[in-house]
Amino acid sequence: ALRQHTGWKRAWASPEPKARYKVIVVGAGGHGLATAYYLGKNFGITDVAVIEKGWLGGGNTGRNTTIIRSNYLQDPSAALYEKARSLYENLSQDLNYNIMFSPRGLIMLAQTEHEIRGYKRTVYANNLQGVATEWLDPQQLKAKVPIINLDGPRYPVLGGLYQARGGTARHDAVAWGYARACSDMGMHIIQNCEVTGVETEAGQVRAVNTSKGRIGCDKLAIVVAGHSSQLAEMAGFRLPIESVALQALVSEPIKPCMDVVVMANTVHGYMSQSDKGEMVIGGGTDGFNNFTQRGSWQHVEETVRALIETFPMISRLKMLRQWGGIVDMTGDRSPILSTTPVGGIFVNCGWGTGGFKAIPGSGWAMAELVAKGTPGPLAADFGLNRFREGRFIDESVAAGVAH
Ligand SMILES: Cc1cc2nc3c(=O)[nH]c(=O)nc-3n(C[C@H](O)[C@H](O)[C@H](O)COP(=O)(O)OP(=O)(O)OC[C@H]3O[C@@H](n4cnc5c(N)ncnc54)[C@H](O)[C@@H]3O)c2cc1C
Ligand SMILES: CSCC(=O)[O-]
Repeated sequence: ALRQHTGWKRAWASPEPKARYKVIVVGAGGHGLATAYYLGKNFGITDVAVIEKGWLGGGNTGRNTTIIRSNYLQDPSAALYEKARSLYENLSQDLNYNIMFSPRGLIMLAQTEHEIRGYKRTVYANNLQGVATEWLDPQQLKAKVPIINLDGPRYPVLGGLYQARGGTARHDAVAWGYARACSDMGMHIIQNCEVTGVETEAGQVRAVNTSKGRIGCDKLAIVVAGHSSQLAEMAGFRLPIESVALQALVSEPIKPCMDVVVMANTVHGYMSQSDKGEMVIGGGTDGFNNFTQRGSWQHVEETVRALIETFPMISRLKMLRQWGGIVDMTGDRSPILSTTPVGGIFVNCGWGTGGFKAIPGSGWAMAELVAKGTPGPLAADFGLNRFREGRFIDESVAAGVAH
């Protein structure tokens, strides 16, 4: 009655699966949903199912600290992350869904002489790549972050790498916006449907087996982040990925005190303030492989201890909650957008601790790879074969805190 009276409709349909689709995307996180969206928008491919074992956005996409930036070092990275950041600028209009993109500015603190050299190098590289970043001296930095303590006894603030158009977005809304747009194109988003096996024949994908039965497909995109190794194993190949927990926490909400994002990579902590007033704090990954999605007490201590010298005000805050997500780490801290040893199977993973910022660019590039069967310029350098050929795209510095 409400729907008839108000014209109100569900944000996205929740159909039972058909017998087969042209393309199946496994994983309804941001990357999977964006891949489906740009398959429809850029290539007119809408006979697509996005299969999700839990609820859409319930993985890392709904668990991250929402930092968006493109201040990476290598040319292929800068191209991909800046494509993503530029798509974020108008994504609310594109999806007709307010994803609350907030280009509030992002600073990576230099707290050692090495970081001064490293970040200035990044600024020079970014300026050659068309990515707008700049170096701030301590006084310029203090003007943007009044609560910061520049004179910490162990790690004084010596300056910072600043990206004015870096910032944050509402992570749930990114997933919801893409999901609604996919559903409006007639795609099927099938939640609570776990992929339990992959059928191949003569080296070509044929179907996936799921908790809702067998579903046939011509092409299969594996986009499951921390679970990528398991899906690959179902299809008969391996990935150079390690899955570890990355944790974060938020404080009790307080009055506005910080309107930029600050990352302190030497001490392994980063912080921003959410629109609700919480201080959103993240740190390094667990030092061992695991698939937990919970927070652990020692990380709260390690991360807050790391930040407290630079932000003394957090010593008086209470923690509201903490959580974790399972991130998929590659050896060079760069993603994998690639064909695989099985015909018709493609993989998009390895975003590790920094894939939220890449979602629109990743979906754009992955849709081109799946539609054409070969990578376009954005994905060309991120194939699986780079590990065999030793063509690493080392972003261990740009990846941020201990990751
Ligand atoms: C605590 C934390 C903080 C972070 N902070 C940032 C940040 O500030 N900025 C940034 O850029 N990045 C950040 N990241 C990283 C970012 O969240 C991820 O890289 C990104 O969200 C990955 O998106 P995805 O769509 O690939 O994966 P996910 O969102 O995890 O989606 C994968 C989906 O696949 C589903 N799936 C898995 N196995 C199966 C199966 N067998 N069958 C069906 N479905 C399956 C899962 O349920 C999941 O929903 C952070 C991550 C964490 C955990
Ligand atoms: C989790 S670190 C956030 C980032 O990569 O900007």
